[in-house]
Amino acid sequence: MLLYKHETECGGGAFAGTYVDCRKYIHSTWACLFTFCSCPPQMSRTLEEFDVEEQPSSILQEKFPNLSVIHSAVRSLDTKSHRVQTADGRYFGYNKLCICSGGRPKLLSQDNPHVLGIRDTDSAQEFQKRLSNARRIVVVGNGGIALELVYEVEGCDVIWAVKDKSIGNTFFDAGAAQFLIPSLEADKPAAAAPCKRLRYTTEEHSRGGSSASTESGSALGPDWHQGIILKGSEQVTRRVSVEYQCEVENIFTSKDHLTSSQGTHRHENESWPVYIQLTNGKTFGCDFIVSATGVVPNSEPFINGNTFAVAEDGGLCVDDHMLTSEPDVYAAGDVCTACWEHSPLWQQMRLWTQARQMGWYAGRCMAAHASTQPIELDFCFELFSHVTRFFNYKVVLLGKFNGQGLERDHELLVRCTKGHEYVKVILSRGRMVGAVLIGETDLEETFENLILNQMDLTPYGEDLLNPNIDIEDYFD
Ligand SMILES: Cc1cc2nc3c(=O)[nH]c(=O)nc-3n(C[C@H](O)[C@H](O)[C@H](O)COP(=O)(O)OP(=O)(O)OC[C@H]3O[C@@H](n4cnc5c(N)ncnc54)[C@H](O)[C@@H]3O)c2cc1C
Ligand SMILES: NC(=O)C1=CN([C@@H]2O[C@H](COP(=O)(O)OP(=O)(O)OC[C@H]3O[C@@H](n4cnc5c(N)ncnc54)[C@H](OP(=O)(O)O)[C@@H]3O)[C@@H](O)[C@H]2O)C=CC1
Repeated sequence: MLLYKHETECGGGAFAGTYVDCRKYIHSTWACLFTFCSCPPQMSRTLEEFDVEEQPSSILQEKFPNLSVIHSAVRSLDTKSHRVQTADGRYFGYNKLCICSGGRPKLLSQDNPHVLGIRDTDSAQEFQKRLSNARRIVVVGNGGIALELVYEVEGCDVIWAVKDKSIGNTFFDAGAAQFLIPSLEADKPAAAAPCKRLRYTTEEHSRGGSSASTESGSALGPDWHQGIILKGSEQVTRRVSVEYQCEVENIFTSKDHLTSSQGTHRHENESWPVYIQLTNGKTFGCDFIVSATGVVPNSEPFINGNTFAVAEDGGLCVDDHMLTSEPDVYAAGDVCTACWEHSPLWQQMRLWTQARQMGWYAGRCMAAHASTQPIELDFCFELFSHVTRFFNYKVVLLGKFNGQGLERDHELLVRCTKGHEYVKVILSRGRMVGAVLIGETDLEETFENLILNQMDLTPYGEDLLNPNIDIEDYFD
């Protein structure tokens, strides 16, 4: 049985797959409890290209006669009696339960109407609406959403406030950031690069009051901005200025709070709906602020009244069988925190990739436990892999791509051709433990193998990234 908040074409998230149209999609492995896609051959062991097809939930139920879809949010869970209560007052008993309620934006301010987060279709539409009348916005945060927004938004000034010395700290080091920065200053290519990944479409939700409009839907995913016009009110192309190494000191809604010395921007004498004061001493007026500052797991309705082990980040702790600390309750995707001892080459990131892998593996674990079969941790948790696109470049991240958690003795090899590709390899004791591949490098499969087989690469030295050596042939 699938308990799902919104009345939409298909279910949501890690558990049920997501809203998708028919497109080629490059991602790490695809599988979920209810697979409604055809799966062509894998690009490599952990990277896969596949088609996903949107289907109404009725078709899903026809295909899986044992499945009932309930369109109502879960309000509470009683793990002792093995029952959930939904928003429409009904109770459902379970033998085994998997919580896949995702996350919500961790906003700078919960109640300031000038601070927006982007998570689902509704919030993206609200952003688009506000943007269409905006002359200047401030984007706070240095991760996935900020990277996508600052590149895509046109027709208004964008001030991008980042905590770090370089852009995109959740995905890149300073070298990769340096490679990408010129793309922010250049015009966008006239035709966007062909979209090889999925895009989300949803039907209007909420029939019959089972879900209030304030509740969030499934998280948007790759290419969510394709097909949405992200244009402000001005006749300008992209105009981004980055404020490095600063956080938000204060947000004002009235210009009266400003002292004359704080106004540093060219529109300082203008009146703006909201002002943001940064810790670097600068204050900017703007139409609204985008808080692209991460996610908080949606665990509350499930925690109340139970004794779940909850991780520091608010996620439900799961073991290597996706089991929470409550009997028969599993969790997968953004709502959970992987509390097992990780492979040295894997880390959790709240990504669609991992939500899907966890959903699929949780389903297998539930089935195995129900039939008392043993089950081993899935291979996909051996190696972190993520394929995405930033600033119109294909980006592949493998293993400890940013040297996460490594001793100081690790080495970096970098090959960079301006405007073309950026390749970084992380070696620890001569073994490859991570890589960042930006551009059409064609190296992902070879590097993935080298990371997985932990071959000693010391004899090859810097030739590993020698552009005159066909590395693929070399290690064949
Ligand atoms: C703008 C944006 C762009 C992104 N781009 C990428 C990308 O390019 N690549 C990538 O890998 N990841 C991307 N992500 C992250 C990715 O979308 C999430 O990690 C992933 O969707 C998480 O899946 P999930 O199933 O755990 O949660 P969700 O997709 O959030 O699904 C959770 C579902 O549970 C429902 N729910 C919540 N509470 C309840 C309740 N009490 N009762 C019933 N139902 C409930 C929600 O309505 C929702 O449908 C992006 C995220 C955002 C916001
Ligand atoms: N293409 C892709 O793969 C994409 C993936 N996503 C995913 O969607 C989810 C939401 O994206 P997003 O919101 O960008 O989250 P991310 O976790 O990617 O990034 C959040 C950023 O905000 C910073 N931050 C956190 N708190 C503050 C604060 N108070 N002030 C200033 N900066 C702060 C974080 O810094 P620090 O790390 O130092 O805390 C980090 O740089 C993430 O799970 C992300 O991975 C989103 C878009 C695209």
